[in-house]
Amino acid sequence: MTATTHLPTATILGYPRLGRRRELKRAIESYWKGQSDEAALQQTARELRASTRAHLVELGLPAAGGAVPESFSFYDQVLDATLALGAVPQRFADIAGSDLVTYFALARGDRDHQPLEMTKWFDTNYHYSVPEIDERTPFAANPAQLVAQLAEAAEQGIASRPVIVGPVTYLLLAKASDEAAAGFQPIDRLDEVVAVYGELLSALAGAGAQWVQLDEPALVSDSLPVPREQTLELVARAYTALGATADRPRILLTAPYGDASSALARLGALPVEAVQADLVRGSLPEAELASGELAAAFADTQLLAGVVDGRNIWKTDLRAAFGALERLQRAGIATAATTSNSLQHVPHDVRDETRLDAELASWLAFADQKVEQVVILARGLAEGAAAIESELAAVDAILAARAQTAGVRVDDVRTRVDAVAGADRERADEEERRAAQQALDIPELATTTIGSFPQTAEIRRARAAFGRGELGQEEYDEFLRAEIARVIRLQEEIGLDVLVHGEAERNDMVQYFAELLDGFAVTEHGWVQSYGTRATRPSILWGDVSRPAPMTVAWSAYAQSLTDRPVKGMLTGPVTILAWSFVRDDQPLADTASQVALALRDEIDDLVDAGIRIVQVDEPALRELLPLDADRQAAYLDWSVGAFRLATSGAAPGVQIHTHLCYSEFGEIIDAVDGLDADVTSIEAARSRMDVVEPLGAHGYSRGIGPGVYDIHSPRVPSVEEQQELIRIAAARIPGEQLWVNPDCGLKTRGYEETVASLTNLVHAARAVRAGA
Ligand code: MET
Ligand SMILES: [Zn+2]
Repeated sequence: MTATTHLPTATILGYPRLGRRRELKRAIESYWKGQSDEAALQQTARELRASTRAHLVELGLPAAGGAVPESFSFYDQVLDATLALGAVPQRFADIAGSDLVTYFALARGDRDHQPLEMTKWFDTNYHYSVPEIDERTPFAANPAQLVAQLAEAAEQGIASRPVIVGPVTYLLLAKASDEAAAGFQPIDRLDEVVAVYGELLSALAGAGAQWVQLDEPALVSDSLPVPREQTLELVARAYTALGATADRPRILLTAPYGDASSALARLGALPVEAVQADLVRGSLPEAELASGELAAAFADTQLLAGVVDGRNIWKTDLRAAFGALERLQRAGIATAATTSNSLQHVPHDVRDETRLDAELASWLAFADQKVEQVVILARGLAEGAAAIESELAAVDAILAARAQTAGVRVDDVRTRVDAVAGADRERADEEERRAAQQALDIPELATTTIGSFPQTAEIRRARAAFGRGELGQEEYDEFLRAEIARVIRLQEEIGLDVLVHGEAERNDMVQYFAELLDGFAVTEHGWVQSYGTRATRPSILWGDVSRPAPMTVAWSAYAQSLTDRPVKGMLTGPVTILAWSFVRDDQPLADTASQVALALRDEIDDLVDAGIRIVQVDEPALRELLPLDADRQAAYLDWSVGAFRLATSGAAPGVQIHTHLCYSEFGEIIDAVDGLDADVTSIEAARSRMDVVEPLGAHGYSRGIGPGVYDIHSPRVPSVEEQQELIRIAAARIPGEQLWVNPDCGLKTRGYEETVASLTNLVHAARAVRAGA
């Protein structure tokens, strides 16, 4: 191995995987349904990989030298690593069939097996399959898929670079299996796992790989089972061992998704040939750069600068990005231009968007445009700044024009945000609110749902027909009113106490609002993988946000007109709207959040004027945006909680404000949950058997709380006894007058049959506990 052979100066860490038109999604789902066989699916996958590689080369990545990453996945990159390590949990040992059959069984479960758990990948909206490890988990290198892809690439004349989640990150993201002894931690098995990585590397070298990429985002996170300094020690240990592998490709060690600056000099000194640093979320270690310490550490190692943002869809300020590259070059460090992280979190190509405003489109860079930006920077590295001056100037001009465009800064919106005072984020005190809300006449252990009812095929058909113009506005509205009336009647029959209108009018809980607020745009093809074959189409928040007209009032008021029981008005909170959109990068998130909050505040006013007495503001993404970096967490919690309070604090004491949290562990941010100051908080809990109740009880939480007693993630109908048991667990820690009874989350993905049965049981369970059972 010669340390002087560098990676080409342009590369990316990964590329979207479902295909430009989600071809892979369709092929996999048809295979799942038994409409095609494995051979057909493998063929589609091969074609997609081949066209992706060819496309990346067309966009300017060199075909030689390992610049093109092999970032394909049938479902998830962590699951890929599980298969490559042969780390299939014992409970799946009885599965017969090909690797792919096992792979999908782990991902999705089958009749006899619960799938691996899924959880969010760092601070993104992507979910990975959590490895289950114990003392007996077998490890054995299974390089077949990696080697096959390398060979496919070689046949195309492309020397590609296999990508694998690194050993430390893999184990730190794993959980101990149910069979593990108390106290066992997956990371205890690091040395054995590293040995298997060594075998994978040897196999790749044997198959002709020049480079391999090992991703270690664990390096930037303070939210893992071990403190960050210890993660760095583990990485040092693992890569010292891997570096000594006799026959191996050159190693690119990446630290995406955050700030690895304090670890960088240490990483440079490891026996790897290249290290990538995320310079969008992170920075260069200034002192070490100035002192020459960084250059010394990187004397034999290339430092890839992740200057093009892989988390967002804005064109990168190329001049600033090139500045960072030049500084490294001047310091005598071999560098290359790359992305902050894999481009799997952005859509394919702005050129596919035919309906976007042309000016807005000119500001954007999806994956393909990001590759082009990387290629420009690489040319600057090779040929000098003058060679790319016209490209830098073009981006300067676009950014300058963007800043001046009408709608980017709206005076009225800014004046209003500037005038926000502390008092605007304060409701009346709890006592006063509790007294005023007596009028709502809500029983102890009140039953309710989270908002959405099943989105039936009929609803989706009507929405699509309306979208195509085949169904007129009048008819569509009539359809939705009938749907609302049906859902209200159903809830009364089931005996729920606090009702919802069912959200049939919403395509998505964020996009619905994005389409009605000024400052947002929506895309046609901007799909981003959320997990497996599932993708979402985040909206683009590009300008100052305001609300031209009420957004939900007509539906909620209609629902309330049909019943004497309270109907909850239903809004998506400011943090979640930001988290699930692509948000402008030209001002702090906190400022954008205030704008969204004020729009929601007006909506709440209008709902209350229309006779709504309870408003729920959902914040399922509150935990998701929590920075990986502990130093940044307090500031985040401050502005995110502040935005929620700004949205809700205009409500009079008699208006009951609810919020809803799900998808994450909230136990560790109970102070922030408390800080939201909602009168009632529903929170996902059934799947974890009420884990959150313990920290809530310990915290001395004083307002209403509804830990979910019905897991809506599966079609299984929980019995009365089962839900009763969960209510009792909660009641042991939380006083009955504070306790609400509700499912874990909305019911939109469920069918009606199971929904009615489950909610009927839920109501019976609540009544039984009320009656002292
Ligand atoms: C992901 S949280 C979902 C909340 C929304 N109100 C619903 O019921 O679907
Ligand atoms: Zn939810």
